[in-house]
Amino acid sequence: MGNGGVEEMGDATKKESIRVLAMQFAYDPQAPLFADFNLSVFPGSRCLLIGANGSGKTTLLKILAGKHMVGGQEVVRVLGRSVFHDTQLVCSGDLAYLGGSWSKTVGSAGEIPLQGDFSAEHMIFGVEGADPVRRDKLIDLLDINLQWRMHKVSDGQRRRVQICMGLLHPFKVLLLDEVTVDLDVVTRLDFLDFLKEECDERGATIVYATHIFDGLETWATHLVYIQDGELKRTREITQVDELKHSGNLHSTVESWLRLETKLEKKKKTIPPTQSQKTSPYGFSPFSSSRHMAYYR
Ligand SMILES: Nc1ncnc2c1ncn2[C@@H]1O[C@H](COP(=O)(O)OP(=O)(O)OP(=O)(O)O)[C@@H](O)[C@H]1O
Repeated sequence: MGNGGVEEMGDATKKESIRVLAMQFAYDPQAPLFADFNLSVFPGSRCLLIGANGSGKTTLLKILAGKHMVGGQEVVRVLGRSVFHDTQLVCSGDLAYLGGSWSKTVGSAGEIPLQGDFSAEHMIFGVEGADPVRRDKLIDLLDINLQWRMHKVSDGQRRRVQICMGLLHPFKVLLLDEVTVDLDVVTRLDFLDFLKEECDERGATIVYATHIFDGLETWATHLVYIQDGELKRTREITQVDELKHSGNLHSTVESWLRLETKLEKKKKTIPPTQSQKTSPYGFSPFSSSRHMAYYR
């Protein structure tokens, strides 16, 4: 923590895997989602990204994955590189993003649909440059039947193939957006163990946005809690007081969200000042196109 207002996650003696500095981003220039967002994440960290619906988790992960452009690219760096411009980061497999959609960007091949009449084998073995040992390990771990036809499998089975394809290359940074929601309990826990190993043994970095906290107390190294695009809490998980007392991440997050709702309700009952009427964020709305959203 600290360092000129930049929130730091992990071993600060190492070079950051992710650095976000004074980031601004707006879907709507009149209501910026991120106004001055700072975050540093170091190798080996497993950060849980937590927040209410609409708080900005997916948007942040997409920005970190280079899918949204933000003003001044020097402020969002992954592995020291500008994510939006440096497409090699994703193509090389160093930066992996697994999100909610049923498609996965695989190198320069673009978006490959996971619902066509293809076999799981065709999909998985179609990813070039994969290490066969790692591939076999993932197929085994995710209990994938290579004969599955992608247009006939269940959501959970399709998700397993998506995860397998996304992890075939030994990523350095992995961004996960609620991808375990369709997995059965055993597959989810085995998958989380695999990811833990990747961080402990290779120094990989993971940022994982989720609303499901089962088993994550001992998995995560850090918590990053955001509210309406604002970073509210960043802590090593062992330093979270509420968690020390309850030992339960679910109830800890529940208490934060309930407090947030309460404060929001309270705020709505107080009449806004003149400056707040001009801008809900207390500063001029962004007018420059530099702050507008660009999508991939
Ligand atoms: N493409 C878009 N265009 C305009 N506004 C958007 C777009 N995507 C998201 N938003 C808005 O940005 C805010 C943050 O959305 P985001 O999806 O990042 O939240 P989230 O924390 O991931 O939510 P959830 O927990 O529901 O997945 C929300 O208010 C949402 O309405």
